[in-house]
This record gives sequence, structure tokens and C-alpha cells, in this order.
Amino acid sequence: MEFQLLGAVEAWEQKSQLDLGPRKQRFTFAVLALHANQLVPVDRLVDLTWPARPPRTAHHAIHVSVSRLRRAIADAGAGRCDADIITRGSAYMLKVNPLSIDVHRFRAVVRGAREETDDTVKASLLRHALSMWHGPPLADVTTPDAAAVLCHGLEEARLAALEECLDAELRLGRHASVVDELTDLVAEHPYRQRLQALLMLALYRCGRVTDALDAYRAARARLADEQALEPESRLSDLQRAILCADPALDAPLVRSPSRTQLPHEIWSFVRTEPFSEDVVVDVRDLSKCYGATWAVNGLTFTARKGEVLGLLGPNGAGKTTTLRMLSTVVAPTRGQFCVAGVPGTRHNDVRKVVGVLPENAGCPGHQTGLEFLAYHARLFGHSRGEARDRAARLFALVGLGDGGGARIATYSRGMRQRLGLARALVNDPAVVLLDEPTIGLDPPGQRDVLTLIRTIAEARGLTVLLATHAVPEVERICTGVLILERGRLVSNQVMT
Ligand SMILES: Nc1ncnc2c1ncn2[C@@H]1O[C@H](COP(=O)(O)OP(=O)(O)OP(=O)(O)O)[C@@H](O)[C@H]1O
Repeated sequence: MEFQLLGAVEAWEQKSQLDLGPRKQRFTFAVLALHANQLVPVDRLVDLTWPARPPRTAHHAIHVSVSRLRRAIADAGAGRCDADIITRGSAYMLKVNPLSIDVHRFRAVVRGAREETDDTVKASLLRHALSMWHGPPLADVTTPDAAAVLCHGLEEARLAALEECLDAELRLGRHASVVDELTDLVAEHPYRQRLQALLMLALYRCGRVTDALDAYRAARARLADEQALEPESRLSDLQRAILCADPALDAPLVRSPSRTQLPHEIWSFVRTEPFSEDVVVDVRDLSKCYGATWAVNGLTFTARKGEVLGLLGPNGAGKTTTLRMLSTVVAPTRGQFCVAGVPGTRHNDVRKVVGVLPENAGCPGHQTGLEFLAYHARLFGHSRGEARDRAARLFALVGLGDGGGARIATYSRGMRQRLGLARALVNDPAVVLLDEPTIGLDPPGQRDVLTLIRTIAEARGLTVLLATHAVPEVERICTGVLILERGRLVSNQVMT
């Protein structure tokens, strides 16, 4: 489930929007989501909803709203515990993965951008974070009083991120492309002196020296007339530097970064792992570029024996490309990896230690499941008899029971996924790569397949990398999660 607070308040499960009810009910939801995983007293919800004079029925109205919200979430999640509103005394808490809420994702990406030393990456992460905004926070549910209490800090965070982004873009020599945006921003926020300074610098670098000096004069007059303030030294120093054409103000020479200047470290703000003998997957700076698109950029992580690591991200985040590189189907543009001690450059050896369930695994409908598995066991060099035994064992392991004699064409989607999983295990791999293994399955089918994956991983000490765009899948079975956005790792967490 995905929740949007930056703009109109909305909740989405897959592609359907949840009905969060009338305005006050959506407002209650928004307050709980802003304080995800924290208790919010009913009294506070009442004060925020009716700041002037709450009606006598106010507490009751909040209880009714919460119970309707709870039902809407449960119905949409079809029984999966994706998010839930729990009661503790006279307080409520929305229990949810905070990264399914845009406000918390925004803050996480901005935090990551601040740690980034490469301005290209920093600017692109900040632009991405800013793109999560679809309007003022809680736009369709809040009142001016409540917005002043709940949203002021958020709006300030957006402006600070925007200033940092424009600053990085100016350092990258992009003055021509940001000057109009800066002009609009200064008109909208006339007292933000950092924006004024950025505009003056952009104008100067565009060769518009008079406009840069006019901008300073206008800013100084406005500050004096309306705020009785003097400009900060950053503005007056900049004006002096412009007047004497200080070379320090010149636009930087834009060079394409050399290989050694590219960021090799990802920012992992939760999980850091020391090297250990247990490490079965070791990925360093793995990157893939298609034309101008970095499908995966600078991915670094490790996975230990027995770990079920989720690769979580929206469409196009780079999950499939990562798995395709690790299964040696696609060659990395940069970086390296090692699986079970085998370097990624030794393709044939990697394929012996890796099992793969691709996103759209095709199975020949005319074969029986057992024939299909035995065929693949033969490809890994097993004798005919061994291949048959192995096929039967795996068939039972994935819970396909007695259906071995039936043709695959008669299998349900869930049975095909189980078969695909069995095929991924046919070579006794150390690592299994699963790309959206539950796609197209109904909720009970999804639960079954996920439980099966976890059980097999535990029983066999397998390391599993599971690509998915569904937060609940990760919560259900993963021991850790890597969150990808536009090819970059934005978070690396242990699941608790
Ligand atoms: N063969 C290709 N040629 C060109 N671009 C590609 C190719 N494969 C992937 N891409 C691009 O790389 C980016 C990452 O794609 P990828 O399929 O790895 O993402 P994903 O996270 O698996 O997405 P999804 O959930 O939609 O499967 C996308 O912008 C995609 O268009």
C-alpha cells in the first residue's frame, strides 16, 4: 500500500485508490500517517480537527472515523497486514512501513542526498525527492490552523531541499537551466536570502550582470522597507564580488567525471556490514547503463548465508537489471560482484551456484512438471536416473504433490510459480534470485509462495534475493531490504 500526503491525501493498493471517507476522516488518517508508528492521543486529534470549539461528540466522531479507516485499509489489503491502526488506551497509532508514505520517503531521500559528495548524484536525488510533491501537504483535508501546526516544518524542508538542489546545480554549471526557476522562486519567497543569492549568481553567470545587481538592489529595498533588515553578508559580499568581476564567481568548467571520480560508496544510513566469511553475495559499485539511462548505478551491498534480502523499488528502479547482472545474463557497465566466492566474470561458474526465477518464466505447456525439472537437472550434468530423482524431490519440496504427471498447460499460475521455484533449485544453488515471484497470484497464492520461499531458504541455508515492488512481501519474509530508486540504493535496512 502506498500513502500520499504531499498534495491531496490518498491511499493506493496496487492500482486502486482506497476510499478514505469524508474530509475530516481523511484528515485523521493524515495526522496518523504523519506520525507513523507513533501514538497520537485522541485529544490531540480532536484539537487539530476542531481547533476552536469541538462539539460534544468530537471524541466519538474520531473513534468512528478510525474504525472506518481501519476497515477501509483491511478491505483493500485483503487481510494482509500491510498497515493497521492500533489502539493503545486513548491513543491511536498507524503501524506501517514509513517508506510507504511519501512524506517519510521524501525525508529519507533528502537525508541520503545530503550525505552524497557527488553533485550530479546529489542534485538528481534532490530532484527526485522534490518530485514526490503534488501540492501543499494535506492539501484537500487541512485547515489553515492545522496546516500551521502540522505542515510548516514540511514546507520548510521542501524549500531547503530545493535550495540545496539549485546550489548543487549551479556548482554543476547549470545556471542557464535554473535561472527562470530561481526568478519565480524569489518572487514567491522574497525574504529567503539564500534564494536571492542563488538567483544573483545564476544571472551573473548567464552574463546578465545588470540584472544580478538589480536583483540585489530590489532584495535590499524589500528587506529594509518591509522587514527593517539589512541583507545578510552572503548577499552583500556577492554584490561586491559581482561589481569587481571576481573570477571565483565564474561558472565551473564542466567535465564528465572520470571513472575514479564516480561515487563508489552508496549511502546506507541504517545497515552497514563488516566483511565476514558468511558473505555469500558481495556486490561492489555494480552499474549498468543503457544509452543515456543508468538502469543501476553504483550498487554496493552484501548478503549473508541464509539471508532473504528484498530488492524493493517502483517500476524502473533497476531491480530486474540487478538480478540479470548477478545471473550473468547482462554484463555490468561498471563494478563487480562475487557469488559464493565465484567472481562475476566467470559466467559459467556463477551459473552453477545461482538459481533464477525470472519475472516472466516461460514453461513449455506440453511437458509434465516432472519432465521439465528432470530436463533442467540433466542440463546441469546429472544422469537420467539422478535427474528423475532430483525432479521428484524438488516437486515434493515445493508442494506440487502428486500432480507430476499433468501437463504444465493445465497448471494454475500458482503451480507454475512453484514449478519455477523448483527449477531455480535444481542445481543446489547457494543463491536464488527471484524476480517478482508472486506477480499475478491472488493474495492466498502470494502468501503460499512467500511462505514456501522463506521455509526453503531456512531449511537449506540459501541466500535469496527477492525483487518486488510490494512492501508487504518484504515485511512478510525478508531479513533485510535494499530500497532502489532510479537505479540507486537509497536505503539498506535490516528488518526487525
Ligand atoms: N534492455 C534494456 N534496454 C534499455 N533500457 C533498459 C533495458 N532494460 C532496462 N532498461 C531501463 O532500465 C531501467 C531499470 O529497469 P528495470 O527493468 O531493471 O527496473 P525494475 O525495477 O525491474 O522495474 P519493473 O518493476 O518495472 O520490472 C528502466 O528505466 C528501464 O527502462
